[in-house]
Amino acid sequence: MIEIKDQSLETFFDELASKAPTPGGGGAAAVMGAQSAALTSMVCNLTIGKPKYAEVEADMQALLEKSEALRARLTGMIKADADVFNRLMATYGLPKDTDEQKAARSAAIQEALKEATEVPLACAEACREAIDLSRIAADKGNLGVISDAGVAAMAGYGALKSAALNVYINAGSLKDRDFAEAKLAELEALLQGAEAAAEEIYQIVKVKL
Ligand SMILES: Nc1nc(=O)c2c([nH]1)NC[C@@H]1CN(c3ccc(C(=O)N[C@@H](CCC(=O)O)C(=O)O)cc3)C=[N+]21
Repeated sequence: MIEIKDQSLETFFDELASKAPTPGGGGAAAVMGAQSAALTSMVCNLTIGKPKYAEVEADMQALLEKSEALRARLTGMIKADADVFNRLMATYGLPKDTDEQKAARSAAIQEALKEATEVPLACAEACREAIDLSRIAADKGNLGVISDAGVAAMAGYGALKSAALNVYINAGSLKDRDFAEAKLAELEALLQGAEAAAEEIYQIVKVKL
């Protein structure tokens, strides 16, 4: 089977729209985040090597390295999310005829829910980084493509909030409340200041247009 990341966009959207459990909102968040990182890379690639931007050359090189590593991380999360969510769906299908089976099924669901919480949380962390990287592109990038730095910020913010919703929905079903609360606290730290950062980057870009 072709990995999601290697499918055409049309196939991906068809499957996203379908009743199939994956790809779902978790994978869509990772795609949005990867787009953010890719757009930051694009601004770097269109700034590096231009005499007019020689002053920011080293900064753009360093940024490109980070945004490309981040893009790879987020691209990997598209499949990672499908994998954990498929595993979660499979646990709901486990037999529940006997008390023993019920206990085993519940334990398997809870274990899968933890993973289905951790993957979008890792995605949220990467998305927060994507927003922060887009700011450097907005500050220093080629003015001819500066709007793309703003799109990177908006995609990163949409991705972050989307990943957060996937954390919330799964954490809400966790019986291990200590685990859930710890993950939710990590998420809140990532969300802290993100909206203001995204809006600031939007304004940084807008005044340059
Ligand atoms: N890390 C993570 N990633 C997600 O993508 C994610 C998530 N967590 N948490 C919950 C939401 C919700 N979501 C669903 C998508 C499709 C069905 C779906 O198609 N259900 C079919 C069942 C299909 C089947 O059993 O094969 C149905 O109910 O009829 C259900 C749920 C994904 N989410």
